[in-house]
Amino acid sequence: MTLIVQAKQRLGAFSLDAAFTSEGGVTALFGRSGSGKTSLIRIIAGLARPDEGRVALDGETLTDTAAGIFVPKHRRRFGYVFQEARLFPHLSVRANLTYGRWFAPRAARGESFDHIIDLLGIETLLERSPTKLSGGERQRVAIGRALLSSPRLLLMDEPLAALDEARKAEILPYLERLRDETEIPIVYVSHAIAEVARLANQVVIMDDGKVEATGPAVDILSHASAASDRKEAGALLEGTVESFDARHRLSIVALKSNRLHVPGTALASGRSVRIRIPSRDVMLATARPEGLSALNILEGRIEDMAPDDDGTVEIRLDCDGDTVLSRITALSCERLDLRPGKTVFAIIKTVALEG
Ligand SMILES: Nc1ncnc2c1ncn2[C@@H]1O[C@H](COP(=O)(O)OP(=O)(O)OP(=O)(O)O)[C@@H](O)[C@H]1O
Repeated sequence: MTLIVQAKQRLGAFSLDAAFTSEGGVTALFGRSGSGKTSLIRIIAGLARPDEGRVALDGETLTDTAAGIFVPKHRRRFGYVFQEARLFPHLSVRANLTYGRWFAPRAARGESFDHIIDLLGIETLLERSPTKLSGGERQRVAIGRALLSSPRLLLMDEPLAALDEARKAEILPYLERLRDETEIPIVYVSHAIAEVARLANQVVIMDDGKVEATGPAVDILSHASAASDRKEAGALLEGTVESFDARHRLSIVALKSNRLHVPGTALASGRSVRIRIPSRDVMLATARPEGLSALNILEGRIEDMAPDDDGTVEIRLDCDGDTVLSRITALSCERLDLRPGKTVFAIIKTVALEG
């Protein structure tokens, strides 16, 4: 699967000029409010025509302003999931789901009804009215409806933004299953870094209508500038669960060269996980500390130091192939005489498992 997107569009005072290519999986369009994510997804969907640009999926041109091509939205066979589930209140969940099927060409009906119901865990909701569902349940039904139209591409615009944290946590595993168990490529708009860190294979960072950076999620999200909110900045690492220490409720996760102790639920050995280490939760020491409660202390070399105007410095460490970010004060930097190339020890206070 290859999706090519190039678009220029003027919208009042705002100007969009963005391009990216996706090779499948989940591609997240990530950026602060007003950066142009929705405008770009609308162009991909065929809901808007760019002033100049091209959209092509697997060699089929859907929009090409130079060649005068514009395939209308309903002929693109894309599924669309919005922030608010737009279900028909007078129809049952089942009828809402099968409604999506009407748009699927018979030959293209790939995923079976039963498989999708199972994938999204909505079997027990089928005879209910959408008005009697929670926000998370409604959104799962909306995703099911989009999937049943056998989309070639699923476009999701902030599908979790209207939900509270508990509902988000409830729905995220279903989105992961969607990513892992179907072949449908997904373009996913979000401004929540935790969501993107958990789901995305590829990230396109948008800022003021432009693509600021694009690449594999693990590379892109480990740059401080990826976080629109500094509090959220941190490194994203991929690892494999080695074992679970039941007595202390800790998973041992192997990274490229290091091992981390991750508190929380039991995870199956061999499972791939993503781990996020917020940079504000990483302290640095110039000698290996002893007598500390922190379980995770990694040795690394300072690769880069980026001072900010608020008196803090974002420091990037290479811990034998595993990248860790730390944000400390400029004063601490001076006192420890930190500079690129120096060996330090990163004391990691929290390690969050992203699933
Ligand atoms: N039809 C329009 N006319 C004029 N300005 C527009 C129009 N549509 C969008 N804009 C402006 O374009 C900018 C980008 O909007 P867009 O909705 O694409 O951003 P976004 O990144 O999706 O933001 P959010 O996360 O808040 O949804 C905003 O400044 C918006 O006000």
